[in-house]
Amino acid sequence: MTFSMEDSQNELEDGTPVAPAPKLSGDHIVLMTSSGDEALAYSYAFAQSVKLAVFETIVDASIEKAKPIPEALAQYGTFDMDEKLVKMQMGEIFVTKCSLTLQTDMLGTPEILWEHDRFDAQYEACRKYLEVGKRVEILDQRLAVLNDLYSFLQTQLEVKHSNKLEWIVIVLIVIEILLDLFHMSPFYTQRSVAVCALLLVAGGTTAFAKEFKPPKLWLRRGGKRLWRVALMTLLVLVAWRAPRAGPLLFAGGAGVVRSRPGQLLRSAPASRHLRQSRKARPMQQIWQILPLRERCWLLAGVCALLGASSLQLLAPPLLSRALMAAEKGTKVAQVHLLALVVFASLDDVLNFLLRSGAVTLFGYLAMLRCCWQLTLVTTLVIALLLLATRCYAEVRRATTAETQDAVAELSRVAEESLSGISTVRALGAEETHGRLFHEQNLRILEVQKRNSYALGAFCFGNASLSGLCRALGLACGGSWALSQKISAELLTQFLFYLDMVLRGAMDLGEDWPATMEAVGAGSTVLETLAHSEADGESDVEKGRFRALAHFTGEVTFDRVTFAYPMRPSRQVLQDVTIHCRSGEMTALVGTSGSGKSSLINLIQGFYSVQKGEVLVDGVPLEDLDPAWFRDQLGIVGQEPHFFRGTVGQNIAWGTEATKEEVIEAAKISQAHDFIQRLPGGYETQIGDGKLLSGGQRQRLAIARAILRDPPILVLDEPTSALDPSTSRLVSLALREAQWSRKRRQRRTLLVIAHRLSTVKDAEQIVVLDKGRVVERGTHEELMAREGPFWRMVTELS
Ligand SMILES: Nc1ncnc2c1ncn2[C@@H]1O[C@H](COP(=O)(O)OP(=O)(O)OP(=O)(O)O)[C@@H](O)[C@H]1O
Repeated sequence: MTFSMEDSQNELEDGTPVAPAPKLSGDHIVLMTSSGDEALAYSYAFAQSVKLAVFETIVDASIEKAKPIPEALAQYGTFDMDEKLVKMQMGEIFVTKCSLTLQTDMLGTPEILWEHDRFDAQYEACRKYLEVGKRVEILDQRLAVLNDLYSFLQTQLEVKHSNKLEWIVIVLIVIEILLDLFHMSPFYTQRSVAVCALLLVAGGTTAFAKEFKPPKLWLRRGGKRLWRVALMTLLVLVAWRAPRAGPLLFAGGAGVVRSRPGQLLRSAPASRHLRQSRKARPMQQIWQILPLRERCWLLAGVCALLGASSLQLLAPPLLSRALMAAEKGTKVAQVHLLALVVFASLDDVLNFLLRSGAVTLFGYLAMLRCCWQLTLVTTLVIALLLLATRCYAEVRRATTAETQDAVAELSRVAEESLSGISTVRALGAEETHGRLFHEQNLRILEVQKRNSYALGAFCFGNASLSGLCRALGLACGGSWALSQKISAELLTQFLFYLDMVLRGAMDLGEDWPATMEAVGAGSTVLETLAHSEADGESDVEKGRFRALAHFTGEVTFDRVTFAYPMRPSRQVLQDVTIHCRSGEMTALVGTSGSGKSSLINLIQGFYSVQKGEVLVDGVPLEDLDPAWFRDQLGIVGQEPHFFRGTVGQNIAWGTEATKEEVIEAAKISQAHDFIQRLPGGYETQIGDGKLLSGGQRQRLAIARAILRDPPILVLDEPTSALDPSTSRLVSLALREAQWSRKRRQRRTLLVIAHRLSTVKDAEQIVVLDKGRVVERGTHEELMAREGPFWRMVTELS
């Protein structure tokens, strides 16, 4: 391939010869130029290509390494990879992603070419020859593939881990039951128990062999794990049907010790029960011999497991609801943060409620059934224990809230100091900021100290009360046993249950604060979600919100009085009435702080008015479907925000617009010419837009807004002075933007105007002062009146 720069000159105008045109031929690149800038343009293009090659090699290597995974998946539907290897792969992909994300900025147009665009053609031609654009695209796609793989691996790892845990729990439970069964067999001579146990093991093993496959993405196919839940339920049933508990057997043992071994089968309640159950069917026999203690723990464990399963099934929809709410523009950060708190603690909550709660409750019931008199004696101390737990939970909750506040304040102070470090230095305020930071740290320390004292007191109280309770049970029960009021078996059994209840109560104490935190956060998340639903579709469906079929774009502020929620006592708008007619331009002018932006905030529905109404086509704003109304409204702010991407992408952001439509919008907004002069035209990367001037940014934002073709366009002009020609261009852009080509009618324009050139075109100028409308009319009318507007204009000129 050969090409030469056609626009390169071989001699200057005065006839001085210059170096021949640079040539890129096959693998040989001939660059002969006497111009330093031109050489620089080529160097940049080559440097980019080299950089790109480095990234390509890294990504190639990563893809090569990760290749066996999709291949194994395609062939076997699964892959076998140990956890360490998966983690290493994840780490590698992450490092690649980091280095690419951090360095790809270098692939943007070099800054020098923004200033000297004479060698754009050479730069672009060289880039084209080196296929930089195409390669970046391919690199992007490969990265996306790697990214997908990365997420996939992560999910796999999590699922594998949770699967492993579940299996461990299941196996432990089965072992525990089997051990109990075999432990029982000497007392229970019939072979059927052993046979049943063997049958159970055989059945379980068959099910295991049949169903167990290497980890699947069960979150996506939750049904597949149903059999495991069924197995757990079966185990619960087995445990649940056990009529008498381990303590009975334990007590039976005590009975044997007390009497003679030969009497065991006759005297111990357990053996009596077993004798009865000889006549029962094998399955019933198994149920009957399982001890109650195991039944309680099993039930609690399985409940927790089921809870965890439901949590995992629940989490994705909850998360997607949170994200949907975020998309709808609700309190994103709050929902997100709180959702994280809930997800982090929900597992604990379910465990807590199902495990500790169940153990305490069932244990207490068993105590009552065993000996209600002894239960009454110990209940008072148990109640004290629960009360202490409750008090500690309250203290923990208060200190947690206080710690969160203090940490938030600490972060705010740190963030403010760091982001404004130059101002801090310029003002010599390092010491003040240091002191503020130190004070916040001390506040956290204080709260933590209080927390530690409370914990110490709680642990002491807890241990003492537990000891007291046991001592009371033993003393009372022991004396009753000695006086033959109750049997030794019964006492042993009772003490066993008491221990269970005390342990359950202590667990409650440990888990309660986290539960309260999660419940609090969860209710806020659900409230916010409910509120966001009330804002959106559900209410549209219910018919509360309306979407207008024939929308003209008329906006009316009808006797609006408004104060910000943060400062309810200060009315920033007082009895303001403005009628923005459909297809007309209304300019809001006034001194700083007169309430112009507040009116724009109201039309966007950010706040509710205290008095009066904001009407759109005669319908109160709050009756309109917010999502629908947002589509009817285009906003161009003072400092428009741009996303990382090209000029074209930024104009078309959020739409499916074609290139032609993008160019047309840019032409209307007077942006086309300057875009074409940019190094890469519409393909120029603009980062966050900082490389563009204020006027250029404003025109791009207007292009972006008119591409969405909203019937109402709101523009907050930049206050910073634009030079006269740019100012003229922005005004022109605005005038052009008023006409909707698609709908063949004019839009309603609402402009906060700072320049005379904008105001002149307006059909209506509204002058605000201290939150009140002091004047309104056309430019000529207001100038003729020589009132506040006239004074403003003469002051400006
Ligand atoms: N979020 C807020 N909370 C409380 N008060 C606010 C808030 N935003 C603005 N204000 C107050 O409301 C008043 C009107 O402010 P607004 O921003 O509407 O004025 P403006 O006319 O747009 O000013 P400018 O031309 O300087 O942007 C001001 O006194 C301001 O301090």
